[in-house]
Amino acid sequence: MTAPGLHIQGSARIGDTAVFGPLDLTVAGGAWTCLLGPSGVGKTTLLRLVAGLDRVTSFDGQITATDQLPLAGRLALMAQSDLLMPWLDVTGNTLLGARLRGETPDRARAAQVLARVGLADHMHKRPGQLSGGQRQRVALARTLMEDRAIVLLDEPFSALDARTRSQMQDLACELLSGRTVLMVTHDPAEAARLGDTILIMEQGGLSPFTPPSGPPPRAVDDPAALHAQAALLTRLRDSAA
Ligand SMILES: Nc1ncnc2c1ncn2[C@@H]1O[C@H](COP(=O)(O)OP(=O)(O)OP(=O)(O)O)[C@@H](O)[C@H]1O
Repeated sequence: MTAPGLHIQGSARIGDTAVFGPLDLTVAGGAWTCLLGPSGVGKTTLLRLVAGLDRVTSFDGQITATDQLPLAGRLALMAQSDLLMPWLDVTGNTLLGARLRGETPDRARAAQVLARVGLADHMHKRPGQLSGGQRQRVALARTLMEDRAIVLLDEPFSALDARTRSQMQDLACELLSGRTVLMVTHDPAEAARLGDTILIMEQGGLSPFTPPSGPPPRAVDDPAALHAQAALLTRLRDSAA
């Protein structure tokens, strides 16, 4: 199965205020697209619009899959906040999607995924008993459990320590292989490791940044990725000047 890509074309407003102007974005199927840009430029809004979850923003345009089939049921969104249910334990939160859809929860797979994100010893804890980084890994596990062709990730590794972050990047690459991933990140190193495509979103629109050669995930000490990381940070600093 090759996951479909996305085509997003249009502009967004909240009331009379533009969130982002006309943009035209094609997200390649079966690959990672990393989206960076300054705070408030509309990255989260874009992901929420693609997921069909934004009830505040008016979107004038079209969001379609490249195979022309409906997006509904083929998307998973990992939001910027973990959105964990405080009354459910880690396993319950990981299985929330299946539960809401009335499906039989796959507890064995949840246990496997939770082990892969390093939470095997925390499966019966409630969110209030977890650190911020542990909570974020529960949200990651819940997203991975959804097993969708198109995965939207909004700063999915932002709360993790450097070591865990690199491990989770590797894991997400492995488990989402062949999926279409659109990830918002503020971390140039992350984009340089993971992006097949790297885009910078600014008030003026989207601009491409050439990713390092070689397939993701690139090694943390990959010279091309380190060079791209530095060039990307420089580009972001220059654009904010
Ligand atoms: N519910 C809302 N009501 C009014 N304005 C909103 C609402 N949600 C977001 N905005 C505004 O929309 C704009 C885009 O917000 P968004 O969260 O998409 O930005 P972002 O690029 O993801 O920022 P960050 O990198 O800080 O997460 C911001 O100016 C924000 O203030």
